[in-house]
Amino acid sequence: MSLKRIVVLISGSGSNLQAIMDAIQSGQINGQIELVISNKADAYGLIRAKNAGIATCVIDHKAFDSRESFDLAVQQRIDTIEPDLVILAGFMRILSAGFVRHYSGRMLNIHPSLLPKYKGLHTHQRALAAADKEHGCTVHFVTEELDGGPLLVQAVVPVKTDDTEATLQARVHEREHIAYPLAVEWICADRIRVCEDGIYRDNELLPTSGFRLAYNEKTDSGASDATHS
Ligand SMILES: Nc1nc2c(c(=O)[nH]1)N[C@@H](CN(C=O)c1ccc(C(=O)N[C@@H](CCC(=O)O)C(=O)O)cc1)CN2
Ligand SMILES: NCC(=O)N[C@@H]1O[C@H](COP(=O)([O-])[O-])[C@@H](O)[C@H]1O
Repeated sequence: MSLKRIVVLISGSGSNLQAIMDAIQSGQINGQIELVISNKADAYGLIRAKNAGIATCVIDHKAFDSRESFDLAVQQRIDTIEPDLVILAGFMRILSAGFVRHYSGRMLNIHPSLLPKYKGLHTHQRALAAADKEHGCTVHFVTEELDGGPLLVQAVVPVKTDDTEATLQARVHEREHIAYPLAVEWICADRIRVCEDGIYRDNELLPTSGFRLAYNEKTDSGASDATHS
């Protein structure tokens, strides 16, 4: 099976980018990151990519007079790569309808909550404020509706009584670094199909909440809870 061509969009630290890079390096993911694009020039994820010899590009959204013109510039750069998969990894811009349609069915995002709870921003703060007993992250296909696309993988973490936003975020982050590579592994192995009635992994219809990883559960690919800070 030929390597899938991957483009990753970031805005910040890039720990999820690093987790996917590491999973490619270990042979878990049958893919190759061809380009990393950031809308922030100071994103540490750019350093991670450069250290790994991956091409990078900064497209500053503030340099454009509309969301659509920024999105078109990003799309035109992505399409020079002809990717099989576009991965949002901490990319902090809402994407316009045209951009999302252009990559329909081949664009993923990781969101720091158990969707459909807490779409948008400040998810850990909201979970703590609600005194939730559990929280987590979700890997989903990107659609025009913000954080509303089909759910592929969810990882659950407990919320502890003495949790702060930082401790909860760190616990979720660790599970993101398991969940995202797992989702990308399955897509790059052509095991995932998005159909009218839901998402199939092989011939198994996944729950509408996606494949659920319990806390500290090892993945079926045997990946450990490696950290990718
Ligand atoms: N059309 C879509 N665009 C994006 C999706 C999506 O599902 N559909 N996922 C987001 C990722 N995301 C949460 O997971 C998210 C990112 C950014 C924002 C947001 O409010 N951004 C503001 C700017 C915030 C900032 O610059 O700090 C904005 O774009 O005006 C909400 C949710 C990626 N895009
Ligand atoms: N709404 C989007 C959002 O908040 N995404 C979150 O940004 C962080 C990026 O971390 P990273 O840059 O270290 O991968 C991740 O925790 C991801 O869930």
